[in-house]
Amino acid sequence: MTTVSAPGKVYLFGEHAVVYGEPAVPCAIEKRATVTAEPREDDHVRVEAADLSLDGFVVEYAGATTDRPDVDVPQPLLDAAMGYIDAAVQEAREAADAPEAGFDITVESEIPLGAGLGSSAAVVVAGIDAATRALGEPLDRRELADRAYQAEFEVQDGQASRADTFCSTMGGAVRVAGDDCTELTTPTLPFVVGFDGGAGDTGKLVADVRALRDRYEFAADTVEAIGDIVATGEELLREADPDAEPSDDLVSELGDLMNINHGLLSALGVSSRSLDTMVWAAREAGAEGAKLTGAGGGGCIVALDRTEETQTSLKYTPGCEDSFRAELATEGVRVEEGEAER
Ligand SMILES: Nc1ncnc2c1ncn2[C@@H]1O[C@H](COP(=O)(O)OP(=O)(O)OP(=O)(O)O)[C@@H](O)[C@H]1O
Ligand SMILES: C[C@@](O)(CCO)CC(=O)[O-]
Ligand SMILES: [Mg+2]
Repeated sequence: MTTVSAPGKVYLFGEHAVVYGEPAVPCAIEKRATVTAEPREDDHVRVEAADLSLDGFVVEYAGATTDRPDVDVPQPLLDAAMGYIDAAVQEAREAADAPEAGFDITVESEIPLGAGLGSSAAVVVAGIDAATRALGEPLDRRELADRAYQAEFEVQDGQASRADTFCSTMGGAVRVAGDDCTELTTPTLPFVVGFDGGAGDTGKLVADVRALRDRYEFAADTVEAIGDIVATGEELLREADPDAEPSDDLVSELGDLMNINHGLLSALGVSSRSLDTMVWAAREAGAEGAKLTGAGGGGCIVALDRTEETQTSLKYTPGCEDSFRAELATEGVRVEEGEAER
């Protein structure tokens, strides 16, 4: 039996634009998805996804993923339980050259689903790592990140970048532009997250932005402008001392860039009333900057604030269901139980 965890993430900036080759800087946060994989005698996959309904549920199905299991849960939930995990299992089988391998899989996650904190990437990264390890074929981190990206790409019908999966695998702050993925050093930034309790559909939101971008040149320019924001922010991070507290100037400038980034994402149609409300609540409480994070449509915002003000204000903001400080997860994918060698 092997248990592996992988972190979720917030975007300091660059989501959506990263899908078209612009750079993005996601940062891993200490909210993890944990996947346990135990090889089976047969080629079945049994998935226990405890977080997908109030009581969780269990599905078991034969090796061919086209066979739908006969269980009494709504189809969307079933698809949700199976989609990413299925893709992770397929990648693991392929990587280990074991097409018939069966598994008992358990998923537990602290990351809200579809909320912009990269739950899908964390589940896929932890899933592939747990399953390949369970087969005695651990992958190095670059290959793991690559396979996790392929899995997301497939499930999201081609609407995915390498950003979420690379960040979840490596931990810390990373820079992703097309196929170019690098780790960044960054001082510890004072992230605060607000969550509206809702979710967005990443595949659909990305497709909507793509349609706008294809239709209007100024929408394509907006995507490029997001890339310019990232390039400016990246430079600030590179100049900062990663071991020192971030200076007031740095936090303030990063905050300004986040504010502009949010405005442009909003222009591209991926914000929502509740995300905008939380962004304004954070700014009015004194946050240095605030923006939606991830695909948008609903879910989470991320703000920069060293004080407790933003978190307190979000707590009393109608439409905000939860707010918390998000610590940078310096460690990416991590073996919790089982052989840790890579
Ligand atoms: N704990 C979990 N158990 C099983 N599947 C999960 C779990 N968490 C996430 N998933 C899968 O990931 C899907 C959500 O992925 P999606 O990309 O839409 O959102 P996200 O990754 O949370 O946010 P974003 O991509 O915007 O950062 C869920 O519908 C489900 O299929
Ligand atoms: C919207 C998007 O840029 C981020 C989702 O967390 C999609 C992706 O990069 O795969
Ligand atoms: Mg996702």
